[in-house]
This record gives sequence, structure tokens and C-alpha cells, in this order.
Amino acid sequence: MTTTKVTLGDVIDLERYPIDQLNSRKGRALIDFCHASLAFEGACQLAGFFRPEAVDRLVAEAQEKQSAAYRTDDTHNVYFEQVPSESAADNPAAVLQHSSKLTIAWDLVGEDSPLRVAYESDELTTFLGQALGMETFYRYADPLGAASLMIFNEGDELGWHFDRSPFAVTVMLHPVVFGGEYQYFHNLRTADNQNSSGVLAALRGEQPGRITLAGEPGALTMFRGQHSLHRVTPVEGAEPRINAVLSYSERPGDKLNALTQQLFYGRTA
Ligand SMILES: O=C(O)CCC(=O)C(=O)O
Ligand SMILES: [Fe+2]
Repeated sequence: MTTTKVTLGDVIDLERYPIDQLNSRKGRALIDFCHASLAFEGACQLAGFFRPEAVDRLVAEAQEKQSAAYRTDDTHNVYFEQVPSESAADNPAAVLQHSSKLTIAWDLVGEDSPLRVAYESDELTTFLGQALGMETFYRYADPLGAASLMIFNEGDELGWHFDRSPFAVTVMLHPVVFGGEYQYFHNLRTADNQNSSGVLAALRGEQPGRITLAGEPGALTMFRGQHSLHRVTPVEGAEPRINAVLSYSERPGDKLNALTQQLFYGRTA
């Protein structure tokens, strides 16, 4: 049997986004666009980055592997830190958030999966590192967490939170019509100012300036979530929200520790 190898151009629309020719005029304009977009609102979304056929294959792969996925269902606060026992009414750390989803770990992603072809390409790594303005940028060496497929079924959500990592990269595969929206407040806090009153107002639905990111199938999103409070609203209805999360590090060979692997994937590897 002969199988045709899936190439980067089968997965990523290289005509529209020439990440394999970053020194071309269009490639430079793309990088400039990403820098401007991230500087403007802390996020950059590239519609149609993954080709429709690759998106369809990944949706099918996620659904086929759903039974092997690990389900997390937790409460946490926006900081992912200890919830204070003596809760002052005006302390956002005391407000519990709910997050639940299914995760298909990297070692379950197929050899020929469009996600593997994209994630393992140096072109994509180089492009993302430049777009995010990183001086050093490496693929994650974690056998479970390098890149994953996420499935949010009815009622699943990610509660309001600040990310611990300086950036996140996702690809939307199957958005939902009702709920499952990515919402955020750009730079609600800064390195020097926690802005507790603003965070509390956001949690109460009283803070102006909430931004919703559209999520068309195939859209790649780069997001700086350390200072921008964000969430994914609960999925309503039977259709799942499915996306891919791509992880990177400023250090080569970076891995999750066993505790974190256990927490996110229910096993170690
Ligand atoms: O699923 C998404 O669109 C966002 C994911 C996210 O915020 C996270 O993993 O921290
Ligand atoms: Fe996040």
C-alpha cells in the first residue's frame, strides 16, 4: 500500500500565509501584521490558516479519539492560586471559576495527522516565534502536552483566568453557534498593578471593554494571556467546540513535570 505523505502545504494555506517565505514581501507584511495586531489588542487571529480539508480531518480525528481523551472538571480562581479561606468580599482570588473539557494528548495524535505535520514543521515554529516577537522559541518536548486536541461538550467551559505562560497558540477546528465564545479584557492587569477592582468588576459583568474573538474553522490565534483576563463561555447545545492548542517554550527541551502531566492528562509519560 502506498500512502501519500501529507505536506505542510496540504495543512496550512501557504499562498495566503507564506510562512515558508518570511523574507518575501508578503512574508514580512505578515509578520508586521502579527506584531501590530498583538500590540493593538494582545491577540492576533489569522483566518483560514489551516485548510478546510485539514480542519475536517482533525475534527474527525478528535471525534474518533474522544473515548481516549482525559476529562478535567475543576474549580479554580482567576490566578490558579490557592483560594483564601477567609474570603474578603472584595478579593477576586476568593471567586471560584469552573473549567471542564476533554483533552487528547500529543502521543495520541496520529503520525499523519495535520496537527502533527504542522506542529513538527520548523516553518511554523520559526513563524510563530517571530510573530510573537520571541528571542528564543522552541517546540515543547513534552510527550503529552506538546500539542493537544481539546473538545468542549455541552456545558463545558474555561472559567475566567490569567494564563501562566506569556503566550498561547490555538487553531479553531469546530466552533459552536451558541456559547463557546472566547472573551477577554485586554491588559486588565499589568506587571506592576494587579487591578483587583477591575478584575472583580469583570467577574461581576460590570467591567467595560470586553472583547470577543471570532473563531472561524481553521483560524489560528496567538494570544498574550498573562495580563488579559479571558474565558471560554459554556457550550450550549449538542455540537462540540473543538480546537488545537500548540505549546512552545523559550527554553529548548522543556517538559511538564509529572504532577502537571497527571493533572492535565491523567497519566505521566
Ligand atoms: O480554548 C481556547 O480558545 C482558549 C484556551 C485557553 O485560554 C487556555 O488554554 O488557557
Ligand atoms: Fe488561557
